[in-house]
Amino acid sequence: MKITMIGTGYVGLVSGTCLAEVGNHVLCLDTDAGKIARLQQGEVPIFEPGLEAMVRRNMAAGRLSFTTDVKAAAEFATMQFIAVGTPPDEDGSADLQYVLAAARGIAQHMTGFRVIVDKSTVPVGTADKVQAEIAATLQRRGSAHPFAVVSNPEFLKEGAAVEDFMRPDRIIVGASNEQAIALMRALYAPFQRNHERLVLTDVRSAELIKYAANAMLATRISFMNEMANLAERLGADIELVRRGIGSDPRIGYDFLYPGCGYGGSCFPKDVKALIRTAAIEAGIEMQVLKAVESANEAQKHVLAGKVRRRFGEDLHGRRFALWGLAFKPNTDDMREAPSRVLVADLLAAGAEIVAYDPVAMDEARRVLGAPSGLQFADSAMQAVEGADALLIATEWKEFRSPDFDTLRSTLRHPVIIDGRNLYDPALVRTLGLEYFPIGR
Ligand SMILES: NC(=O)c1ccc[n+]([C@@H]2O[C@H](COP(=O)([O-])OP(=O)(O)OC[C@H]3O[C@@H](n4cnc5c(N)ncnc54)[C@H](O)[C@@H]3O)[C@@H](O)[C@H]2O)c1
Ligand SMILES: O=c1ccn([C@@H]2O[C@H](COP(=O)(O)OP(=O)(O)O[C@H]3O[C@H](CO)[C@@H](O)[C@H](O)[C@H]3O)[C@@H](O)[C@H]2O)c(=O)[nH]1
Repeated sequence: MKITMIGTGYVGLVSGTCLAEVGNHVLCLDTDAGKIARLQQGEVPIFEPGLEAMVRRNMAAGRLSFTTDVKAAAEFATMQFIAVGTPPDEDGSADLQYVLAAARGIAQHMTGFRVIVDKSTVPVGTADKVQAEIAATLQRRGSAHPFAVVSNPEFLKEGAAVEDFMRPDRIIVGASNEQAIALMRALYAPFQRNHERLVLTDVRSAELIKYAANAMLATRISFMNEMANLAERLGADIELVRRGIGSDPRIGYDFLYPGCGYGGSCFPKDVKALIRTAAIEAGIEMQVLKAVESANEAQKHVLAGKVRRRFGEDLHGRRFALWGLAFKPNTDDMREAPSRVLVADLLAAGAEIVAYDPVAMDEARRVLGAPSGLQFADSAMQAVEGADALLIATEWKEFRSPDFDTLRSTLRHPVIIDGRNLYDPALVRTLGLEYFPIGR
């Protein structure tokens, strides 16, 4: 099949490339000319395991190409996917300007029947807005091409995006038009050979499924973070509590890891947007989600609190090594990363920070700028040299088994403050280090 993918960010580029991988011909459109120029050279602007090789392979096979030409993209295919950003508006609701601009672009140039598939995360009712935008644009053009709008939210995780897209748990398709449903079934057939994974719903339910999934996952994390803070005060060990409750299949082990707060481009913005949609569209106060959000805001300050308890309120003259800047491992994404709050807290208290991240340092320099007091190291051990203590904000694999003897002898104080619970407290303490994890 032929597919146009509008937006070449994490979702658009991964989805477009994976759809090309199974034999489709995919044209990716983006308004960012610099990004498209790099992609046309086979250069992938984001760090995502396995993606660059797949992009190059499919470009070489002639199945994947990139353009900034809206007309060419609208003419290219019946299936028009929208995968542009839906960042928070000033009031926290999802900003739909990019989605509606993409819809307008399709409508201005479409030459026949089109299925407009929304892959961006959008509030309930957005498909109706897309429908209205296209109808109005067609009317201005004086043309009457038929079209259908489908909701097909995406559930991939950054750092595992290719794997998630190629092996989805479920494929949500919200649609009512029979021709569109048949095309969606055909398109996703290669991703569900042994199991039926396509869940067909009405459009509004599909739109809400995406927010409900992210809100549920964010709730689990805030719940565990709160439980961890309690365990710490009561002398219990949250890791044992986690295993103890995870063994109940109704709870399960996944996504129960306490830490220094959830970040990324999705949970913070989607929880906020759902709270806003509920209030504005339905007059409902989402009390649980409001608590999830405020618990997470507080959790992002937990590491700085531990630093202050150990080293005092005034951190002038102190230097801290920080391992991990990205909001999670295997990505260079710094959006809403807990490390940003930690860096701001420590710099405000007068400390110096020497940070190291295996892949996110360029992105960190871009988003953090060069505030005085923040430096970057070339390696994890270099960051530790001359530091008063080691702080950990991201659970990269390379941080999991450090040489604790070297750490103890290099740090000015043998202190590790760990926001991701990477180590066995008994072992680390036996080796002569003070260890402050989350909830144990
Ligand atoms: N990042 C994730 O892990 C993830 C996962 C599932 C769903 N989502 C959702 O998918 C959507 C996209 O997220 P993302 O992380 O890929 O965003 P992103 O910011 O990485 O990429 C969006 C891209 O769209 C482009 N764009 C904006 N307006 C355009 C237009 N009119 N025409 C063509 N291109 C345009 C931008 O230049 C950018 O390259 C969001 O709604 C997000 O919530 C994201
Ligand atoms: O047990 C856990 C699991 C995750 N996190 C944190 O939660 C955040 C989000 O992690 P993750 O969900 O792995 O990454 P995302 O790429 O943001 O993916 C989420 O957001 C995407 C965008 O909507 C969805 O598609 C995915 O299904 C959903 O998992 C990160 O800061 C993690 O450190 C925890 O603190 N504890």
